[in-house]
Amino acid sequence: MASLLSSNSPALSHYEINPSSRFEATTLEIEETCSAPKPKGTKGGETSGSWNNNEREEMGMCLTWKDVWVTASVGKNEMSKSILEGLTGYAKPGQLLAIMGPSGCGKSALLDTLAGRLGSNTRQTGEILINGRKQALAYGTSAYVTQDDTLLTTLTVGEAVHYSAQLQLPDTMSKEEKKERADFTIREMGLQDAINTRIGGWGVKGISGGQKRRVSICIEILTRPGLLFLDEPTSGLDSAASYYVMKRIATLDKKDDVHRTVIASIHQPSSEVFQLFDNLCLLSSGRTVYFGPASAAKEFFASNDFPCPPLMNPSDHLLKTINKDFDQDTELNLQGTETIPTEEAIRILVNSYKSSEMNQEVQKQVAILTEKSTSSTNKRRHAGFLNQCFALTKRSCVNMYRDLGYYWFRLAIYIALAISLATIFCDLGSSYRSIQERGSFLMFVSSFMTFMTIGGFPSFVEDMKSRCLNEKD
Ligand SMILES: Nc1ncnc2c1ncn2[C@@H]1O[C@H](COP(=O)(O)OP(=O)(O)OP(=O)(O)O)[C@@H](O)[C@H]1O
Repeated sequence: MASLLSSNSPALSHYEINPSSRFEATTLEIEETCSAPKPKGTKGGETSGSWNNNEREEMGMCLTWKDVWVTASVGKNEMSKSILEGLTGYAKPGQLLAIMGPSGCGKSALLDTLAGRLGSNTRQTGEILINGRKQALAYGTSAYVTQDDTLLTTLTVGEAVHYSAQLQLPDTMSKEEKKERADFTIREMGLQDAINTRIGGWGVKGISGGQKRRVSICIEILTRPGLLFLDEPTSGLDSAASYYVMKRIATLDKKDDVHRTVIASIHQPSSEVFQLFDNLCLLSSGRTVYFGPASAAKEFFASNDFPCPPLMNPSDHLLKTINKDFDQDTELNLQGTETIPTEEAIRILVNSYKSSEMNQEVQKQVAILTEKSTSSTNKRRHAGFLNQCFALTKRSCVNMYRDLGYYWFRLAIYIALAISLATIFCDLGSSYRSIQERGSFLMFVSSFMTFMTIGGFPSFVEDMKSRCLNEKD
């Protein structure tokens, strides 16, 4: 993987920005941000809520991608399906890049590509650089919040985050510091009122879907990764919660004097959430419709005769303009009178972006940033083997103890079985025949106990699922 970094706003003559001055400013900014950013001020006491020196050094990850194509083999004949088509862009430290587009346009695929998590049936070409280098994302330097929440349903919010802190944070941090970091992160995500509520799942009502989303985010930001990928972080959240969660994500780094790069795919941001985005990557069928400052997207559409109606949420307008899934029902208003099919609107916008100065500026930025390679990202330490074993065993015991089916139901079965066997095999005597009966008894008990261990399988699968997701990160 590689990274790239650029200014937040490519020059655009039709946005009345002076290309040369903007470009100069950007070049200077690159030098500042591509190297490890210096904290503006040092905070006393490296507590759980703030950053330690190692973490600060690793902050400032610039991610760049150039001409990225992704295809997948599908069906029995392994037909090649194009998912991403020649995407170029960048994400820079201290900024939030939003990836938007209609459902199925390739938002998750782009995130997976950038995070190096593409499936085995896919083929990727193009260049992805981190801080100007082709390098793998080291442990702890990046985090990925997936669309699905993989959480242990029996744990409370506090326990889930605390166990995760014990597993992920290095042994150099004391238990208290880890706990403090976990509590701080829980408060950051506004979950303090739900800290003692069970997560819940099938059959057991626990926290809401939106709260689960926030717990997943909490767990991923515990290590303070320099690069944060979020796939639909606001799904299931109401508009106010979406705003607060996104605001906290967008301002996490600003609060702590560190520069975190955040890339989030998002479906339907409110106008307030939209204003939090620094840059916007708008996709349609795997092609770039727009890449640039979020604040200039509306003007880009207006300059192509797709003006946003007054009082309409800009993100709604952008998505409505390029959503062709319901093309037979929807037609776009062109200059108030004519209508054109959405496919044609997308073609106009894609071509307009390709030939725009904005696109040229993005290409230039990528070229400049690619040249400026800085130190490779260092792997962070997680908890040691023994501490991990201890935390996992404790967590597993809590999980089993609280799982009615896993622990208590099986205990009841064992007691009932013991009583039945005791009545059947009592007074065996000491004859030759009793030896055989004792053998049958032992065989029955051992095979029954072995068979019953299958009850632990669902819990094992749950653990494995979350482990696999973390390892992909
Ligand atoms: N590994 C894969 N194999 C085959 N097809 C894939 C693979 N990954 C993605 N696709 C296809 O690529 C397209 C884009 O998928 P992706 O999940 O990126 O969409 P999305 O924009 O994130 O959608 P949504 O917003 O609904 O989550 C879809 O048609 C999907 O079926």
